[in-house]
Amino acid sequence: MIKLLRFLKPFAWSVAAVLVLVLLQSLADLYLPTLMSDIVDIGIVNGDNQYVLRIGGLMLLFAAGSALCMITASFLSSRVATGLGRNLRSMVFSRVESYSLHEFDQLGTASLITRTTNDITQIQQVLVVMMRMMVSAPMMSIGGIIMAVSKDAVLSLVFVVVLPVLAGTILLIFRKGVPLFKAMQVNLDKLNRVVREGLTGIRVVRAFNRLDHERERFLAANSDLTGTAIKVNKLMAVLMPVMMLVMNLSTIAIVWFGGIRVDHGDMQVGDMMAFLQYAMQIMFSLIMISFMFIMLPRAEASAVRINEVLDIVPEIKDAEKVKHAAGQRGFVEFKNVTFSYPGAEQPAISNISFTAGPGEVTAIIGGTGSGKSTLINLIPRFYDIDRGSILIDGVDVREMSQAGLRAKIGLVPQNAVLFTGTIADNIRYGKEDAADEEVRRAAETAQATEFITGMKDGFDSVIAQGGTNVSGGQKQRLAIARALVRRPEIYVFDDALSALDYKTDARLRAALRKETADAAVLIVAQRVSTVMGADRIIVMEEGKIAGIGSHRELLDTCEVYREIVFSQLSGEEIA
Ligand SMILES: Nc1ncnc2c1ncn2[C@@H]1O[C@H](COP(=O)(O)OP(=O)(O)OP(=O)(O)O)[C@@H](O)[C@H]1O
Repeated sequence: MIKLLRFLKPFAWSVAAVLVLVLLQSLADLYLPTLMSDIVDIGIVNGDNQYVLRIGGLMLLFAAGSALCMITASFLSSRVATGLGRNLRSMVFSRVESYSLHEFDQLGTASLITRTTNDITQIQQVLVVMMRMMVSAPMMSIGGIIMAVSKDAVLSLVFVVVLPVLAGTILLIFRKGVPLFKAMQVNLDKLNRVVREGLTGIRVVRAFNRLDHERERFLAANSDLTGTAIKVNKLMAVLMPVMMLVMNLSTIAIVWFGGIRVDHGDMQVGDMMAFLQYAMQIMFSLIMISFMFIMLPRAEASAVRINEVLDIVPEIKDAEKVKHAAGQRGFVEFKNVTFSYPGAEQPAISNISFTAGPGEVTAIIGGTGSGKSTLINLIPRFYDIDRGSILIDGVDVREMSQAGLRAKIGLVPQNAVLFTGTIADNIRYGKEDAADEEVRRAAETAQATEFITGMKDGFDSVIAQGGTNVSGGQKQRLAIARALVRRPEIYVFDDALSALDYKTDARLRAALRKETADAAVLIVAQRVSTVMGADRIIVMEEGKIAGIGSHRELLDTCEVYREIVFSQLSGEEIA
């Protein structure tokens, strides 16, 4: 939590103002009982109405001042906390954006969402209370004790019994509460994960009649969270009555012993009344401290989770001195590249070497899990390789800026992801300032115009969240148009034509040839018909290159390729 407070720097003046205002409010509140005791002991006892009115007026003035300080402090503290929440959210968001895919997997999407929303709200809430209590609670309790002792030192002995009881209760609750609050955040993460999976996978859940299973998973996660929340609330339920009991018993003790002292003439009635008020102020501030202790562990648990996100230093960073490719365009070279996923025993790909140039189509084919997507994902530097080097236009990708590198690439991922917005918005995602004509041309090449114009609002038709209102093949074509519109140097299609029928696939590849005359095209595919016409085909097997060459060459030299071809094509098609 302390670590997060460094982000309060931009609000230093407001925080200082809150602390000063709370200090003034506490001083005014501490002075009020003394004024009241003066009214009783001097004004009422001597029948001096003038004095009662004068001091009464003074009391009103102090009370009004105290209220004004409180309102302003509340306003400022809320503004600071909300501002800090806003800043933290954007810091967490931009840090997560800079994560490599490995770091993303490390924390998980559900947890990252809870951390960005719920955890930061916890911090926000506790900050509002903390800013006001930090000064007022110690001030009121210590100041209250001093004032009470100054009224009657002997009667203050009551505190020797009361305060340790209160402090003990608070400590006990603190020790029991901390683990529970931590558990609650973890339970919340789990619940979010289950809800997210259940909702995003709703089609699969229904198709496999797994609604009951999902419901059970949800109920289990929900009751875990409820169970912990009930335990926490039980603890809180004990706290309040115990505090009230101690307070009421103290009031009885003060009135009892104070009455005896007044009877013996050792104390004045007004002083006893003031003493009683000070005792209340002390105990109330202790209750406030205990509330702070209750909120702190919860905020602490949240702070740890937020710091975890902020402390992860992305593995993939730009080099201090970035290099720019001079003169070349559309060259990709893999030199003895070996890469293993973090924690994996075997490399996902090893010793991969090939070169692709502008105007050439390089196809990558191979069995599932043979490393095709892994190879492709290394080009935009989603992961850093273990050995070897990947050169784009003659420069190692690790020496380029990530933004510069990715600006050269038009990626169409395996699962086409669309964003909420219109079709035109989604295509423009590839190039923000693309003119209408460019958008239309990209859609034309991607063979998407027909279905787009068939829609009610054409290019302005709205894509639902997650692209659920378009078919798989339409989604893929929009993802292709998005890559085409930026006219990159390197096109990377990761199994991106799989949802298209043979005819559309062929038409699209023919249209692509014209558009990509000065760019390198890398296509991962499962279908031989998609790769046959490529200038170069790379055959992958268990992370290694089993063969490389044209369709004809590979038919003669590569057994793995022959197997794939014979499993898919008839004799005539092969020739
Ligand atoms: N994020 C990841 N973390 C750990 N291992 C991974 C990860 N992604 C893939 N792998 C592993 O790396 C190997 C290669 O996977 P890859 O996705 O590159 O295969 P692929 O040839 O593209 O398969 P497919 O055709 O089924 O998409 C597989 O053994 C897979 O289990």
